[in-house]
Amino acid sequence: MAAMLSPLRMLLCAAKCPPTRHCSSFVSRMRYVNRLKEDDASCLAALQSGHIFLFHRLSPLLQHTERGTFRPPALISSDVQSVLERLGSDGSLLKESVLIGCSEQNQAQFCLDVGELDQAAVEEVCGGNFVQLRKSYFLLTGAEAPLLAKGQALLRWHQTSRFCSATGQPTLRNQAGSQRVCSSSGIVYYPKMSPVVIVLVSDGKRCLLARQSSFPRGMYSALAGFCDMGESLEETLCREVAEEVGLEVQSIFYSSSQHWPFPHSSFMLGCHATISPAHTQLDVDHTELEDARWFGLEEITSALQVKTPPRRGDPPVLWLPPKHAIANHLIMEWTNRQRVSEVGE
Ligand SMILES: NC(=O)C1=CN([C@@H]2O[C@H](COP(=O)(O)OP(=O)(O)OC[C@H]3O[C@@H](n4cnc5c(N)ncnc54)[C@H](O)[C@@H]3O)[C@@H](O)[C@H]2O)C=CC1
Ligand SMILES: [Mg+2]
Repeated sequence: MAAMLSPLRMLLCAAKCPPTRHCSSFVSRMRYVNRLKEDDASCLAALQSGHIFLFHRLSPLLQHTERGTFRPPALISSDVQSVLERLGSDGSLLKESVLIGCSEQNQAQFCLDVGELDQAAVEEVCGGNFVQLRKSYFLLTGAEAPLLAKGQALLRWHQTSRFCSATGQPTLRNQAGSQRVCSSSGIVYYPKMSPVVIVLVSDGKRCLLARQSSFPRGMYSALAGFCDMGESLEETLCREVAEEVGLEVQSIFYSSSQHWPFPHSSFMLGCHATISPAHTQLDVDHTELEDARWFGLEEITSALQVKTPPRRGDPPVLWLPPKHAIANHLIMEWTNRQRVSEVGE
């Protein structure tokens, strides 16, 4: 999963880069993006030749491909400009684009919300549809989903950060959209994410999954909770497990992390934790969770085979979080480890 590299995999990726006297393309791309964040004129110049992903009221534009899949079209600046002009907007909207990255082909990437234009008209001109991010996220494969999630998160942040919370005066963005500054006090604001710890608890043989009443039918996931101010990852993890299911954690292993756009931007820190097999009795906090249960390897293995969510009237079946979700990644890691240890027994 490209968006979630474990430290070991990160190390392996780094090891693959050939040692050269010049910057690797990764290094030069990262430095390029950083320069665009700091230099408005360079960013504006990059926008003229960059790729733009369109959103309408935070829903990304998707196109059907010939293979029956979906993709977000990366439009070039001049095309977006002519779409805007054709639909009666003056060209200034283009400058509202927010920098989201740089492609492997060294193309600066931006996103732009055209929510002030008629949705159907833009869809017709561009030959696509604006699809809610929650749906888009699961229609897309590969790196496009996290890229759109990042774009939506930044666009949302700009739309909700127009005024300084200290002075009430308007804030002004830099060209890249990586910060906003209060026009009166000079206070600088940066985009925000809420840190969340997500943990797959195991007693050595089984893993612990829970569901909230708002989850889709049959779906169980790993325990998760927002970090309180001042807490470490470990403190949040132990507190959340204690609060939600009444267990005390013995050990913690960090796995990987993920930006999660729903309902707003969370920074998911994924871990595994073990508890003593002698203390597995659950005391579920039913104000937070509808249910929490231990699941063995066999149950998880068959749940991983379920390809469509259970419908109303279907027999109850365990449904696991989708591939893009870090919860799925943690469950896969646990499953692989259990398989290896069962073979070794
Ligand atoms: N990507 C993935 O695989 C998964 C992601 N998640 C995400 O993790 C997040 C946290 O999980 P929960 O069990 O709901 O958290 P939680 O157990 O901390 O409970 C949520 C409650 O925490 C409080 N809270 C404290 N700080 C908050 C903040 N910064 N933003 C919002 N609420 C805050 C609110 O009262 C809220 O109702 C969810 O937003 C969910 O979307 C959850 C499971 C899987
Ligand atoms: Mg929770």
